[in-house]
Amino acid sequence: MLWLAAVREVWARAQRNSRLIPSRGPSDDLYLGLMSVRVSSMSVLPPVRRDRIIAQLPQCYNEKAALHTTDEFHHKVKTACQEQRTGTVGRFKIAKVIVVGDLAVGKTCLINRFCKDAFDKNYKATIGVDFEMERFEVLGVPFSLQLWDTAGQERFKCIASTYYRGAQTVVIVFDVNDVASLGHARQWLEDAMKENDPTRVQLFLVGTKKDLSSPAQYCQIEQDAIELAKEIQAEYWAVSSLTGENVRDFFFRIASLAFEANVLAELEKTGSRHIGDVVKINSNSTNLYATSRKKPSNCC
Ligand SMILES: Nc1nc2c(ncn2[C@@H]2O[C@H](COP(=O)(O)OP(=O)(O)OP(=O)(O)O)[C@@H](O)[C@H]2O)c(=O)[nH]1
Ligand SMILES: [Mg+2]
Repeated sequence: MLWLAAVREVWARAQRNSRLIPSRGPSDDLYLGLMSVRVSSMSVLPPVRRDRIIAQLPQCYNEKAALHTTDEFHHKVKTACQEQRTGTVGRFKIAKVIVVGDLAVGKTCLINRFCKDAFDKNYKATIGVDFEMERFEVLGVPFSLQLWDTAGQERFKCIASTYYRGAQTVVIVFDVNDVASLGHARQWLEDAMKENDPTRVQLFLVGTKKDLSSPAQYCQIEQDAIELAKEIQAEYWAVSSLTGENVRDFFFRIASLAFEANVLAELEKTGSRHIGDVVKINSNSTNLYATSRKKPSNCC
C-alpha cells in the first residue's frame, strides 16, 4: 500500500508541476510515456530565471574536502560552450540528484529553501520520495537538475531506495548538531551506491542546521565531517536552511560540477579530443580526488 501511495503521490506531483517529469523510477514504462511530454514541452518552457544563471565556476566550501579546487570551468568545457558544441547537454540532459540522510536532518527544508525560498519550522516527514526540477543556464547552456528528496524514516526507506538508480549526484545530509546522523552517512552512501556506479557519481556531504550550533560545537563536528568527506571522496558543505546560509552556493556548485562532467563526457563520446589527449574530469592537478572513486570496501 505504501508503494502505491508513493507512486500515486509522485504521479500527482508530476501532473501538478508542468515544469518537470521524473525520468527514472520504479516503473520506467510509466515515466517513459511522460518523457515524451517533457521533451515536447521543452520548446515552450519559459526562459531560465535570472537568478539561475551561472557564468563562473562557484568555489568549493572547504578546500580540504572538495571534488576539485580549480578556479574556473575546465577550458574544454568553456570552449565547447562558446562554440555550442555541447551535444545533448543543454537539450535533453537532466542530471539526477538524490538527497539522502537520517530522518529530520533537514533534507526537505534544504531543497525547499533553494527551490521555493521557503522554510517550514514544523517537521513533516517525507513519505517515500518527492522531487523538484531546477533549471539553470551554465555558460550560456540550459541545464537542469532533478532533485529527489527521499525519506529518512526507516519504514519509508525501501520505497525511497527504488529511486536511487541513475543518480549523477548523491547528497548525503547530516545535522551538525547530531553526531549520530554523521555516523550514519556511510550507511547512506552504501545504500545509494548499490544502485549506482561509484566511479561516475559526484558525492556531497552536507551538514545542516548550522544556525543551531555554537562556533565551538560546529568546529568539533566539522573536523569529523571533513575527515569523513575525504575518506569517501565527497565534497563537504555546511548550510542553514533557516537563514539560507550557503544554500544557493551549494546548489550552484552541484549544478556546475554536474554540468562540467556532462560536457566532458559528451566531448569524449563525440570524439572531439585528439589522440593521446585524455579528457578526464579528474585530470587536473588541483583535483583532490585524483584517482577514480573505488567502490568503498564496506559496500556490497
Ligand atoms: N533551525 C533549523 N531547523 C531546521 C533546518 N533545517 C531543517 N530544520 C528543521 O528540522 C526539522 C526536519 O526538517 P525536514 O527538512 O523535514 O527533515 P527531513 O530530513 O526531510 O526528514 P524526513 O523527510 O523524515 O527524512 C523541521 O522541523 C525543520 O524545520 C535548519 O537549517 N535550521
Ligand atoms: Mg523530508
